[in-house]
Amino acid sequence: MTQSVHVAVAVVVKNDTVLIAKRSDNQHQGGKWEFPGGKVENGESVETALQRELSEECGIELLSFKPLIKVEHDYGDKKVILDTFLVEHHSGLARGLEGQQIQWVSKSKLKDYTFPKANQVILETLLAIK
Ligand SMILES: Nc1nc2c([nH]c(=O)n2[C@H]2C[C@H](O)[C@@H](COP(=O)(O)OP(=O)(O)OP(=O)(O)O)O2)c(=O)[nH]1
Ligand SMILES: [Mg+2]
Repeated sequence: MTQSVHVAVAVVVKNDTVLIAKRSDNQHQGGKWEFPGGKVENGESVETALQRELSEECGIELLSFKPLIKVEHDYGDKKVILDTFLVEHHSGLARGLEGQQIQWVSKSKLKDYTFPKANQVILETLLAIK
């Protein structure tokens, strides 16, 4: 049995928009849009991983966040646990620091973007709040 990869994922909201980023073609689930985040390292808390990844990938600092949903998904070639947080306050101007495209998209437009399968539940949960 292969172990699941624990991933810290941030749904960063600003007014009615959400921050998304495009995965590069050579990554797992490449070419799809994602919520920024990445793997929790050994000995690291998920909260620390969340803050680190958002700083590394997008150059923003998270000022407040709360758990949104934890999703387990088996892609066949990889099993992931997406530990997803809702980020309502951040500082800094988001940029794609790893060369990735980023976009602020209104919630109603999220359906026009292709996300990895595991994101379906996250998207439904997000659209169900307020
Ligand atoms: N960040 C993120 N990862 C997602 C989402 N949906 C989804 O299935 N994943 C999967 C894809 C990957 O298998 C895994 C995240 O790994 P990653 O490649 O972003 O990890 P990382 O940032 O630490 O990258 P690296 O150091 O391996 O390059 O979770 C999502 O919305 N955001
Ligand atoms: Mg990542």
